[in-house]
Amino acid sequence: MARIFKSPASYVQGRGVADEIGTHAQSLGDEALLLADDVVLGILEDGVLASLEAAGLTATAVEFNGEASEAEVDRITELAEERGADILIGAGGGKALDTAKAVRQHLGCAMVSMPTVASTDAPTSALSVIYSEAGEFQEYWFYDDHPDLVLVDTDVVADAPTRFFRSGTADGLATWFEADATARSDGENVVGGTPTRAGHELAHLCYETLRDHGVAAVDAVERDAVTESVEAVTEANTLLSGLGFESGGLAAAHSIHNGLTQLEATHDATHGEKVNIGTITQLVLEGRDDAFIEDYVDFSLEIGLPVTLSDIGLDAPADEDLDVVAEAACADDETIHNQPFAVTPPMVRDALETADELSQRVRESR
Ligand SMILES: NC(=O)c1ccc[n+]([C@@H]2O[C@H](COP(=O)([O-])OP(=O)(O)OC[C@H]3O[C@@H](n4cnc5c(N)ncnc54)[C@H](O)[C@@H]3O)[C@@H](O)[C@H]2O)c1
Ligand SMILES: [Zn+2]
Repeated sequence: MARIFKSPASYVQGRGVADEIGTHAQSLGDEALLLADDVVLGILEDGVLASLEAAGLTATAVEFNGEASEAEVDRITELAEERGADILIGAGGGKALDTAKAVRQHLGCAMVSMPTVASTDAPTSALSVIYSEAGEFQEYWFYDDHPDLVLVDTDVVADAPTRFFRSGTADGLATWFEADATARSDGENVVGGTPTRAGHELAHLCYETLRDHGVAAVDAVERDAVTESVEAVTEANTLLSGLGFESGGLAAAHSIHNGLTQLEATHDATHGEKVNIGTITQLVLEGRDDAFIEDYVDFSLEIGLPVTLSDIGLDAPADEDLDVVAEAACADDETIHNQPFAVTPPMVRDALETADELSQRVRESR
């Protein structure tokens, strides 16, 4: 299998860049459509439309209904066709961006991805996670094309609730362990090849950046402040984690996340929060030494991330519930099979139980 690395064409990050979008998107088309929910439109609609118009583009907005569902994709596609849009700008969290990517695929036009929270590594990827209108995970849709431009305004990211920023850090921390497992097993990455050195090293840089800057960056975002650490972590959560997971590969942590979504009780936990339980469980599965896992749990607690099952809504889960998670995590098409050893549902269930007990002990000993 060939080594493959893919990425968006350009990435722009900094304070106030939302209001400079016209400069960066000018060459992409003439008729821009901004897709965002009511909260996000309230934050940036005026500035973004004014900047696009100042750059000579026609620009309008449409309100996103909040779910990345097929019905919502069809509704926006129809509307975008009526308006003759040739640049689709998705702004918001992972769901708004995933919807914009799907609409763009139907239209075959240019796309700008504008995350307004550093909550996931969705902004740079060429895939959407599609849900039912009721919010249940349905499937992944993969595309040939990445966003043409990813634009992140760090003022906006720092103003958003800190929980999003913490969650993105968890999504980013997982990236290295999963990319490394994929490399060790000579497994397949998310763009249909084996990992390049670039994909692997970007995942590693993501981890190092989050370990070096994560705690002070969260401190800053608690006060809505933008510091160099906030810039570093925003880039890690968004660009490094995005390129690292797609071109480096996913493994157990995200499969365990997908398994956890099977249980209704976890639905209030964010993507990144569930991923963190997946990461600790992956470390247990891999048989990492005690000090290593304890250090990871300790760092998670410093950032303010969940480490136990009850932290993500699973108080004393029944054995059958953990079996459901473990079975789903080990489905044939899951990335858990990128681990460099065969993984079975009983192994995942026992690792989940152990990770929970270990994390409780670390928390109590602090
Ligand atoms: N496609 C991919 O590669 C990929 C990767 C990771 C996660 N995902 C998907 O991303 C989704 C999760 O994304 P999420 O955690 O960002 O949540 P989300 O998209 O479900 O919600 C984000 C929320 O934040 C609000 N918001 C956005 N910007 C804000 C701001 N500046 N201030 C205040 N509120 C703001 C929005 O109104 C919305 O309610 C899941 O569907 C997951 O499957 C996709
Ligand atoms: Zn993720």
